[in-house]
Amino acid sequence: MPAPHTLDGWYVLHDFRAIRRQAWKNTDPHTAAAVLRDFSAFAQGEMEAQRQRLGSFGQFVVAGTKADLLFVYMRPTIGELNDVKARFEATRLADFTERAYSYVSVVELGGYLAKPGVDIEQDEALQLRLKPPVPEMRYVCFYPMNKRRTHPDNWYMLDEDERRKHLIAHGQIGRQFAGKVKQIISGSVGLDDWEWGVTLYADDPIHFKKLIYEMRFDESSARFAEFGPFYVGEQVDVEGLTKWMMTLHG
Ligand code: VOV
Repeated sequence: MPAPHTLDGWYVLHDFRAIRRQAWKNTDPHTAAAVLRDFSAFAQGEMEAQRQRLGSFGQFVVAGTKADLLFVYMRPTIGELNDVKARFEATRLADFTERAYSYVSVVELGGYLAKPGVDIEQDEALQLRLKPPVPEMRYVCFYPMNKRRTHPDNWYMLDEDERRKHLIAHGQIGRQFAGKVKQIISGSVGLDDWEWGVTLYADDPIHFKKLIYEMRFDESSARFAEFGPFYVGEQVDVEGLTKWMMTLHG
């Protein structure tokens, strides 16, 4: 059976960090402020790169205790993602963090519902979906997932029409959340431990729960999906991150 055609856009790094609390609290307030000023310069550089459409950037305070901060970066190549990683590691703030989790993937659009005869390079809407800026929505939800490969629910043994039928039903549920939840699906077969990264954005996090719960009852999730850990966070600007870090500093 041939693999479905996919369109692949920018590479994505989800970088989850935990703050080294004791080290951070032990810094004097002047040093802490200087560390955050230095980091703001890095974040502003990333935001400028997003404005210039060279990549994407988002920073989030993570809810719960799996991590404290999430940085989402997108770039046209893995090499450029590695450069961003090195620049983050060069900041003074990085010394006060530990790695909590990371995920490498590439923005993916499936070919199941593609219109024939579209010139991908010229189609602006398609280009924006393949190289998306981080949406200006307040909350993020990230989780990795697989499609099941165990008999009788082996997604990869279904014929194409059946997979298309499932994804049409899946898309119909998704569309009920138009304007409330924006999804960026990134493929990670061969890149990371799961097959896709799902990154959802919303202004009200209850819509994550409602959408995902709704999808659980749809066959494409109920029969065929397996999920990794879920992370939820609140998007912050430079001031928001500084304020949160200073609250943590005490
Ligand atoms: C915000 C809502 C939303 C909307 C509108 C939406 C629509 C669509 C459409 C139309 C298509 C098919 C594209 C193609 O292939 O042409 C997809 C495809 C996909 N989706 Fe989706 N999805 C959403 C949301 C959405 C969620 C919440 C999840 C997680 C699943 C869950 O249970 O937690 C998800 C997963 C995926 C995946 C893994 C794929 C790729 C499957 C493959 O095998 O390739 N997705 N998705």
